Amino acid sequence: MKIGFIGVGGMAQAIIGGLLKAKTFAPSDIIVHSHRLESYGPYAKAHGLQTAASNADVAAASDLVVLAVTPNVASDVLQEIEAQLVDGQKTLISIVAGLSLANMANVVGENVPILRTLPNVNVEVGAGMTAVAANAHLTGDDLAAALRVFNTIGSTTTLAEDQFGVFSALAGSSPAYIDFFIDSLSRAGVKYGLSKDQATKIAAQATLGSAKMVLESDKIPFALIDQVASPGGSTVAGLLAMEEAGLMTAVVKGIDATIKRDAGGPA
Ligand SMILES: NC(=O)C1=CN([C@@H]2O[C@H](COP(=O)(O)OP(=O)(O)OC[C@H]3O[C@@H](n4cnc5c(N)ncnc54)[C@H](OP(=O)(O)O)[C@@H]3O)[C@@H](O)[C@H]2O)C=CC1
Ligand SMILES: O=C(O)[C@@H]1CCC=N1
Repeated sequence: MKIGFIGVGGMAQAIIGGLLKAKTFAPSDIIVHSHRLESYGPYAKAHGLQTAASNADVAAASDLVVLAVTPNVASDVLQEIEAQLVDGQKTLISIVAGLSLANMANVVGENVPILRTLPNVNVEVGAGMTAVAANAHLTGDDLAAALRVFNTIGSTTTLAEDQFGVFSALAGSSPAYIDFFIDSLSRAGVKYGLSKDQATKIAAQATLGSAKMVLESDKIPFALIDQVASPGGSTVAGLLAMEEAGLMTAVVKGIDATIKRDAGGPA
């Protein structure tokens, strides 16, 4: 089975990195092409991937065709590969935020099996969170093959398309927000004399462990907060100071802005 990537930017490289680490595909079964040879050529060489001379050549050589370009060029790129997809023998996988199954089918044809996905950057370390929605033509072994791509590099969840906007904010964009939180925690450590490197490792491990506790214990986050905040102790003092500065409101406002922009609102 061959997988081809059209667009080899940050997100495609995160997926490819995860797939190589998980050994889901051999490097020689991964084909790439993007806008500029100077951008995808050295990357392909460094990882032993195949290159194709055009977007259409990627589609011709692949069983799974991953659309990983920016949203503004997605429609033009789909037109370039329509002839390779129209007979319905290959599966189109899109990672493009905001691009619906119907819009893709309008360009490549109604019979093409399509998986709309929204992965997050954590696929690179096998800890991704990916939303998936398949069209009616993607079934059986073909659906399993497309889902396997994302199941081997993290968790997947099937989602109605009208929920992709909120998912994109909560899982697609949130690694940036969580990294912002980790950096803030680390900077506070630096304020009190820790080195940035040590403070970042401490903050990141505390974040990782807290996420594991939420996922693996049967407690909701508020119960875990209570478990940490000893009566009359330091944690409750910190929590109240953070809330006075509006932590929860700041997070929800950030998600509001993310969803608004994803839906086509102004930057
Ligand atoms: N970053 C993230 O965390 C996430 C991103 N996404 C989605 O992934 C997609 C890619 O995002 P991201 O990787 O961040 O963006 P990047 O800007 O890093 O990558 C965009 C890629 O598209 C390529 N490209 C542009 N025009 C063309 C074209 N005409 N033909 C072929 N390739 C082209 C670029 O090529 P070149 O470099 O050669 O110019 C580049 O490789 C977006 O649609 C985004 O919505 C989804 C979930 C998470
Ligand atoms: O910033 C973006 O537009 C994309 C969508 C989700 C994560 N990155």
